Amino acid sequence: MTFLDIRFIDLVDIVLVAYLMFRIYKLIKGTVALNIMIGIAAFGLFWFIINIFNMQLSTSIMDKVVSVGVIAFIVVFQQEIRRFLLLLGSRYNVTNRFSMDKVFVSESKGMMSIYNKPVVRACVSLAKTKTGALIVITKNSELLDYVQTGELINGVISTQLIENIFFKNSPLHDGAVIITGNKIKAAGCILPVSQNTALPKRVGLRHRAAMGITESTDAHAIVVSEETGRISFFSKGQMEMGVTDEELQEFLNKS
Ligand SMILES: Nc1ncnc2c1ncn2[C@@H]1O[C@H](COP(=O)(O)OP(=O)(O)OP(=O)(O)O)[C@@H](O)[C@H]1O
Repeated sequence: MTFLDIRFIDLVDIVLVAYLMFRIYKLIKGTVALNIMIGIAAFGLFWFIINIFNMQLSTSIMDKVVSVGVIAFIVVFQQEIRRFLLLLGSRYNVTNRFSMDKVFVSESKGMMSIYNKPVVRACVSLAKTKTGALIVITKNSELLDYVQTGELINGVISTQLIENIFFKNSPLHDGAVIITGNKIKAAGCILPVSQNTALPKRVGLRHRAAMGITESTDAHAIVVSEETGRISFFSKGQMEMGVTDEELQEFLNKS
């Protein structure tokens, strides 16, 4: 094969690698993993240079380090690899794609749109009284791992039920409510907390937990701040802070 003999499959290969690198960059952007990645790139560059100049002592040391590099890589990026696989799994969840729910229930993905209004109404009411709330709306993955961390409810969505759960004296007000289809599956659930360093320092654990679940799964999340009464919407690891009820309704309709 000559130098410029590029086959169609090579182009596909290049596009695939570029896409994979872009997804990895999006996944680690704003986290310490990005800095570690830059460190590894610097290390690789150093290794390349000492190889070019055939510096034998340095090369032999670096070769030994690189030989255990894959294990070190897995250890260092354990969380990111887990997140990546989890995201991949929940995006392409075969069980859900062929779920019998699709046959019997008209809309099995995410929250049923007729339930957007009761959720919005609950958020607005909680915001007025500055009652903190964290609501997760599942999409393809039902997040059973996280449902299990809370108290099972399995109740049909209603404004009153959501308000009661987050009422300050309620035993379930701490943690997150998880919604799937037309049901509030569980309350008091513990979510993964985002390590995103790009988030403002004043952002607390409730917002970080909402960010964390939308970074690692395809779910959406809503936070009502206890401090400010502001409503925020989270999707794909992005935060829309201080949304109005109309905007929230729109986000939910689109999702
Ligand atoms: N990992 C988690 N999973 C689910 N809920 C969590 C988690 N961590 C904290 N929370 C919830 O967030 C509450 C603490 O919120 P905190 O004040 O730290 O966050 P905040 O983002 O500043 O929100 P607020 O603006 O409402 O004060 C806890 O009482 C708990 O209900």
